[in-house]
Amino acid sequence: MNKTYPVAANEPVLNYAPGSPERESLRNELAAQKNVCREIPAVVNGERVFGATATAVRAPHEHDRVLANLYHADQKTVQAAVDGALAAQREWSSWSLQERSAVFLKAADLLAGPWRARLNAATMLGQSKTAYQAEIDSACELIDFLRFNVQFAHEIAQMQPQNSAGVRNRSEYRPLEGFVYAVTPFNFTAIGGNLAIAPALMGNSVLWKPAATAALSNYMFMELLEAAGLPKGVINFVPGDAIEISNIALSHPELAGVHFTGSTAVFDTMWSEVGRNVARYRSYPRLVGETGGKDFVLAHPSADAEALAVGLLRGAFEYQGQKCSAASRAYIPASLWPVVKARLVAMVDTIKMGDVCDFSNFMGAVIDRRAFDRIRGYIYRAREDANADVLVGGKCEDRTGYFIEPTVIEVKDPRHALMQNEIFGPVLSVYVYQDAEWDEVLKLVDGTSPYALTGAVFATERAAILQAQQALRFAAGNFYINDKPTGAVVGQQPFGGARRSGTNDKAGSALNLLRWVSPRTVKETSAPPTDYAYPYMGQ
Ligand SMILES: NC(=O)c1ccc[n+]([C@@H]2O[C@H](COP(=O)([O-])OP(=O)(O)OC[C@H]3O[C@@H](n4cnc5c(N)ncnc54)[C@H](O)[C@@H]3O)[C@@H](O)[C@H]2O)c1
Ligand SMILES: N[C@@H](CCC=O)C(=O)O
Repeated sequence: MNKTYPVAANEPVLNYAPGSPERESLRNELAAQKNVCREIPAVVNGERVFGATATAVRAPHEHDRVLANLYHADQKTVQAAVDGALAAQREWSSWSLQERSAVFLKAADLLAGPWRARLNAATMLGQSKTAYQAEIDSACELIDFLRFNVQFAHEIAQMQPQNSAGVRNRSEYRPLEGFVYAVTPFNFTAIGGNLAIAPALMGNSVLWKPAATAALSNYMFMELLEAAGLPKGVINFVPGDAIEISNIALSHPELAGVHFTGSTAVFDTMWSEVGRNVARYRSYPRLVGETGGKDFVLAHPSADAEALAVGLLRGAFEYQGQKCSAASRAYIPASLWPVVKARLVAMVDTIKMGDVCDFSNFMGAVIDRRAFDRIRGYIYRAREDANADVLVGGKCEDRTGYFIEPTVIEVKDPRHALMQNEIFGPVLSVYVYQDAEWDEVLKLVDGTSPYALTGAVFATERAAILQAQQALRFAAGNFYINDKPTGAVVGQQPFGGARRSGTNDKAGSALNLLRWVSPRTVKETSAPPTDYAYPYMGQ
């Protein structure tokens, strides 16, 4: 059947192999961007506002290299951004979904074309992603968000109630009244962009507070949206002091929603703040937050050892383990462990880490000094711990960049802090269980960490897969069978988790978009009754 709206397809991932045109254009962009220090202002109502305070945005793998000066939005600027968003929403929300969609579809085309290398280079330099990790994030996932959101928004618009004789009903998918506050993490350019564009597509206006460490790519995406024709004030870009900006946004009577991705601790503070202010708001704000994870890989004795070792390596160490989905606790049966351990350690030993502009590297640096100190702390404590054995990696080096070797630690206590806390770095903790303890280990996986974001089971026996699926039903919002727990694709694996991992509103799906509408039901009667009496009242 021909649809009356664009049906999305996933953007193909380019491979950047030697000699490919994409490799050459990315290299040219990297060379150009590397040597320029950009000035990044707030964007309020389309105007550039350079605050009095600025912080340096540095390349994590080369921390002396300043890529940009990021100007903080002060209180007056944030207030102006809220006012601008509220004013812009009046016209923007009167545009049809088709017209609003046209802006985001054009943005997708620009990003798939001339802006692709630009945004990928900014993500590589600013967030220390390799070419491949940037491509799956700032190109493909962001393009997919732009295109799939449009398809899903149209599908929502088609969800209409039934009619009856003489009665016509319809659902009108109004935006929320007020502005949406989008607070975004450093680790995915696509997530930063999506948290702002998803509410905007549904007719809302947005205050976007980016993470300072992702400001280079995030600001470039803001410029891309402007180039695609996004009207002024619909999305307002306000970098700066998170607490100061949040104090203004979260206490504003017109706060209509919070679209957050980041740590559980920060979302907790925002939720509490909204609770404290609840009587102030015109409407109950929608709270959407995707937060931390302590993602598991569980192997059954029937697992394919080779696939398991590769899944562990890629799941734990791609993008330096700085994915909320990263494999960070593994449960391996004693019968498989010798071969898996040998294979894993041997492969990890070959991993090259360094400047992401050198395409032979598999890993870059962790995002900043704070992350480096936190992750190093875990590793150094493990070295001193009789209950933990560092099998490979463990070196931390911060002379030129924030480099932490991919590290595998075997723990004796399955409830060790290394099996419970989100470390958010290249550290994989492994607990080896006795094969006969499979039933107990299922309970252990389910009950060890407060998070429930992603998880994987490796097994070839179907009965074991089935048992794991049932026992771990609530342990992960994204569950993988014989695959690593990272790399969800928009439209294929809608992403999000519950428990302390968030509200599980599935980014890049209709479920998420539904949080940004306030439906109005309209009933129209052709022949309204002219007598109040009902037939049963007759004599
Ligand atoms: N579940 C998911 O889909 C998902 C996706 C990506 C990242 N994450 C999580 O994000 C975290 C890593 O990202 P991060 O380091 O950028 O997270 P973070 O919580 O430190 O920061 C996220 C955003 O919140 C802002 N912020 C910090 N303190 C704040 C405060 N007190 N009030 C309001 N805003 C504040 C930051 O400036 C940033 O913009 C990890 O916990 C990871 O698991 C989750
Ligand atoms: N959606 C990404 C993770 C996002 C969090 O960092 C994945 O599936 O790996």
